[in-house]
Amino acid sequence: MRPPLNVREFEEVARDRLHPAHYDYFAGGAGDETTVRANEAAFARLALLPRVLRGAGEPRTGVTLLGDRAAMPVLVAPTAFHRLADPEGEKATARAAAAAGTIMIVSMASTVAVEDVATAAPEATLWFQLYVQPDMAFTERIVRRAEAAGCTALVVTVDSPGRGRRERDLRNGFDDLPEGMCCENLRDGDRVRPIVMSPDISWRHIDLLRRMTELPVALKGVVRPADACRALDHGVSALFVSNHGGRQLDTLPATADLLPGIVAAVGGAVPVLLDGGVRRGVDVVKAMALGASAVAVGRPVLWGLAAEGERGVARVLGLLREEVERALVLCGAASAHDLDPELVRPC
Ligand SMILES: Cc1cc2nc3c(=O)[nH]c(=O)nc-3n(C[C@H](O)[C@H](O)[C@H](O)COP(=O)(O)O)c2cc1C
Ligand SMILES: CC(C)CC(=O)C(=O)O
Repeated sequence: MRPPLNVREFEEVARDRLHPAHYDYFAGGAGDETTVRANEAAFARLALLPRVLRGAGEPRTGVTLLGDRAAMPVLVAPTAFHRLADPEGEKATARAAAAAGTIMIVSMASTVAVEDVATAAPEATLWFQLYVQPDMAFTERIVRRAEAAGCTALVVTVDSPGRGRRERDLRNGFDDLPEGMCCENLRDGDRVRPIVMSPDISWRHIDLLRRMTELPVALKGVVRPADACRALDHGVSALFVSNHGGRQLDTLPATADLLPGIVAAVGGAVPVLLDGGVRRGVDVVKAMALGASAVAVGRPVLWGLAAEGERGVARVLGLLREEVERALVLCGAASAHDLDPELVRPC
């Protein structure tokens, strides 16, 4: 069989290899999946207007985020349950991220403990994604584990005061991990706690977290400019414009459409990242032209992992990097920083 040439082809291979209920869990979203589709469609609606004769030379794709260097402006978004895609699970993903020189955000709902992810990929730069648990003593134990494992930032997901209704999962009866797998970061003594998505979590908890740890705290899931400004008042170090890949509240706008408003509100005070619908290098360039400091990819990494394990993730990240480089060259840009909103226009 011909090797997949792009993220979409990786998805086809992954779909063939995965249990249908697991494919649906990865691919699906909330409600009518309006937002899932909108994320990709928004990038397709933006056209690129390259500059000519710039003599820009070979492009540089590296970025520095919260003090960590990444060789490309594409991070691994936090996604749950990697062992559904490959027996090595998050260990394979972390090794591939390290090989690609990028940052992996380990999900709190990973099926390999964060300590074991770090041990398996000592070269990897890991950030840890957290759902603040209402039991703050338990939250603190998780934070301490992430710190001790060497994670260098906390990414707090704030779009989940409850669970999105995912009808594919309901139809498939997919409501738990198979025997022998669990959310290893939720172990607490001799039990594994369920993840609580609580409507009681508020800005007060962000203040508590900031006092709890020296790690920089990023918020993932901010979609309103006013909330972005509020986040700055609470000492947050970075923001992710994210609608959770359309998996929480359906009918949120596409992240590419939300990005300019958040970038304007933040005014360069902290890095703004975007996730949702990034499938091509040109999508990365469009997001960065609109002011993102970097992007993160969720499903593309899962497609690589399901298709070919660690090698598949490395291939997906490598393809995206090559596509970003090519897009920068063709836009006449010397680096990902050499982009501005005039490069894109609605089509
Ligand atoms: C299967 C799956 C599991 C996810 N698990 C988490 C998670 O544990 N924590 C989190 O903050 N976001 C989670 N997300 C959301 C991603 O971090 C990210 O926002 C989203 O996937 C970006 O969209 P994309 O898949 O189009 O790249 C998950 C997404 C998928 C597809
Ligand atoms: C286990 C879930 C909490 C992971 C998640 O955030 C998701 O499936 O979108």
